[in-house]
Amino acid sequence: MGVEVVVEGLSKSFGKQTIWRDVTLTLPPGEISVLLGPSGTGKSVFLKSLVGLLKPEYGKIVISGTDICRCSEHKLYDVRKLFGVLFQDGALFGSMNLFDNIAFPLREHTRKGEAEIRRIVLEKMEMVGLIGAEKKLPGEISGGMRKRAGLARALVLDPEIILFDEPDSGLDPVRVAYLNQLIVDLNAQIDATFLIVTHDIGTARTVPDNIGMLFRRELVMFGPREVLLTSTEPVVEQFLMGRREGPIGMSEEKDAGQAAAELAALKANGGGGPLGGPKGGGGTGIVPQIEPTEGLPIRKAVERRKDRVMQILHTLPSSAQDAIIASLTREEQVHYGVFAGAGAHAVREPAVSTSTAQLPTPYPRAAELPETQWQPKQGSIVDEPPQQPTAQRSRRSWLRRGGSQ
Ligand SMILES: Nc1ncnc2c1ncn2[C@@H]1O[C@H](COP(=O)(O)OP(=O)(O)OP(=O)(O)O)[C@@H](O)[C@H]1O
Repeated sequence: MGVEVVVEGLSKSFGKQTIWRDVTLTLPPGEISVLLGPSGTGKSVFLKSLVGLLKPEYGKIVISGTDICRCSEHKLYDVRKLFGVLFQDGALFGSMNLFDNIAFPLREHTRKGEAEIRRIVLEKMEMVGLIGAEKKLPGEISGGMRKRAGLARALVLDPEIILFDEPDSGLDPVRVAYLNQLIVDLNAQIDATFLIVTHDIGTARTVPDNIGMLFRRELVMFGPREVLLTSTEPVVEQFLMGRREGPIGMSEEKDAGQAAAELAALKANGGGGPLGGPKGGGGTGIVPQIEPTEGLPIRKAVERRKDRVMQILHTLPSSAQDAIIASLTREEQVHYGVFAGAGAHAVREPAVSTSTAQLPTPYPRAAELPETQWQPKQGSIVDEPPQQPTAQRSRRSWLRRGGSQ
């Protein structure tokens, strides 16, 4: 199973430019999470911070018990071995064929012999559907194949965490659909922790277990997919609908007055469809998650996530609660003691007391569960100044951490 990544109070600046501050979230082990956000909000900076390529000034990133923001270079080197990274363009060496590109980390970082390297490289090339292309140079293949080669290379050291920086960029919608299926299939096979940065709303709606969003130098949300997909926060709705009207402007954020006026006009017109049209399967609301291809193992993370999310259900907005409960089978609803349509109020004691043998394992630290229901910010993001008081930020920190401590 992949490892948990705990990010606490993380802040990063370049000189006087704050990229983001006080980012707190937990990537649950083995689950797929997506990070959204308008261009320039620091998603790539966040990925680079997770692998220790950039050093945030404040906060922690704890992976397998090590805070990589404070550890020695030697320890950081060890932690980095847990990661596989798929860079935007695949980051392949142009003069090496695909086999040698994919073998590169094994030759650099292990003492394996060539026979073993060949076995591993061919296994990973098969996983990403590239068998037969070993001798091709990166310049001789399509963008989609280059991404898959980059993915095979990210897999050769058997990573426990895989970071994907815009895996869908530059691909046509059909290739994006194949790549998304491949990501889900890989997760089912290796059960590693995945974090995907993407602008593709179709990907965000159908692939992840959790979704987060960066905007105005902070993490607006992070939590189970149902929270963001049912959110009525203007910035989230605008992003998911691919609309011009809303707080996000051409250069990240608009004047608050202008954004509020646009949204009011949109509402007056009956809510309004997206003037520009949603890109990449845009829209709000829950759509089914992609499942692994038939014949592959089930995603173990999905089962673990069910237990995890049911433990924090009462802290989530009611629209997300309803969507989560509706996604359960009748048997699961009985098991968890919830009923469709009744929201958190339907969570009843028997979920805990009927049979301790049925308790999720490991049983969450009940004493640490939040007592209050999740609260979105008062008012909308449109009305808020870029800097938020700490108290308001910490109210949502439970959700951003994905409900864990
Ligand atoms: N090494 C660096 N030195 C100085 N500024 C940097 C550095 N790396 C990134 N930045 C700045 O950080 C900001 C965020 O960049 P980043 O690439 O992380 O955004 P992003 O959200 O990934 O954007 P996009 O969606 O367009 O890829 C940008 O203003 C960028 O210029």
